Amino acid sequence: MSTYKRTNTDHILNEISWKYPNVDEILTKFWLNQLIEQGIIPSPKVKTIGHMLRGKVCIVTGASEGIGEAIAKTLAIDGGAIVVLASRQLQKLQGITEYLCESGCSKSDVLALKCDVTDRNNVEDVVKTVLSHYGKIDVLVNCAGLMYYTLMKNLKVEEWSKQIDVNCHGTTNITGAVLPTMIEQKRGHILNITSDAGKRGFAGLAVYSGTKFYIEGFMQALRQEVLEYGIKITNIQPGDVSTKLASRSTDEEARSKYDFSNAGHSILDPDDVAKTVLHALAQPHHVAINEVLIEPQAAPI
Ligand SMILES: NC(=O)C1=CN([C@@H]2O[C@H](COP(=O)(O)OP(=O)(O)OC[C@H]3O[C@@H](n4cnc5c(N)ncnc54)[C@H](OP(=O)(O)O)[C@@H]3O)[C@@H](O)[C@H]2O)C=CC1
Ligand SMILES: CC(=O)[C@H](N)C(=O)O
Repeated sequence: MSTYKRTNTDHILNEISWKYPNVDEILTKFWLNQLIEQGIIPSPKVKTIGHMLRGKVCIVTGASEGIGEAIAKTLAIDGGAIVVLASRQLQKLQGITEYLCESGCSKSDVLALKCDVTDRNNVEDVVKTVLSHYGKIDVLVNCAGLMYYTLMKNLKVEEWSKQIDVNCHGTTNITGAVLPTMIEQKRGHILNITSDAGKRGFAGLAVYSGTKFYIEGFMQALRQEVLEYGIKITNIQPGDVSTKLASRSTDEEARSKYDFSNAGHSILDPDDVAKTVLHALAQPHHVAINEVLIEPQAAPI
């Protein structure tokens, strides 16, 4: 369980604002503090962040491994959220479901759905299934992604396309699919695992960096479009994280020249990113963590 603790009234406010979206949070906070000061209601006890996402329906794409798997587990176990695991490898998702149930999550609070984000019909079916199960979507975590180290001169055209398909089209497809629901709800949170390569182009990762710049630009614009509906957009921008992502590259020249993740310094663990995600999602409604650049201490951009 998370060791992160809060000692103030934020968790109460958070629950009130999710139940009553039109409530004025500053006024509510004022009255809450008045009632506590006058001893009319007891001061809230130290409460773990574990209660912060209770009842919230969170779809996590790319949940079958790596960072997405860590996020799904953290949101379910530490956050107490209802988690929808979405990616192509259904068997792996079912294994994670079993793990979550063995860890104390209720069976009805975990749903594994086969989802290829590049397939718009599939993505729309996933959203329909989630709505038929739970009737709402509070959070979408866009984590599905591909990265291939390639030198442009080596013309790995298939790897260019796959990255653009999953990272750009995929993110756009599922974001578009959940938006009507979030707009109707007048509430929602879309959180993207972009990259520090969405802030600075990396040699050997020209196409990948381009796809992450796309997500950054797309989401910056979308944030402006949807703020009137109470929807938040967060971009988490990790540096090197210990997963199998880079190992899928076939361009050895590019990888040996530019992949510094094995250079000897400590890199991030998927759980480091997952904790940051939980922190961003657990904020009260008036607080928007719009972006977080999280990198290994030894390797800033
Ligand atoms: N590792 C790192 O250093 C960093 C990673 N990131 C980003 O984090 C995200 C996750 O990467 P990471 O966990 O490292 O990589 P992994 O290779 O471990 O996981 C990638 C995930 O993406 C899913 N995925 C791939 N294609 C699709 C698709 N078409 N539809 C649905 N899901 C898909 C895979 O699921 P399945 O095969 O089941 O479909 C898998 O769960 C990516 O967006 C990546 O760019 C950002 C910064 C640093
Ligand atoms: C290029 C990076 O820093 C990062 N490892 C990523 O996979 O996005």
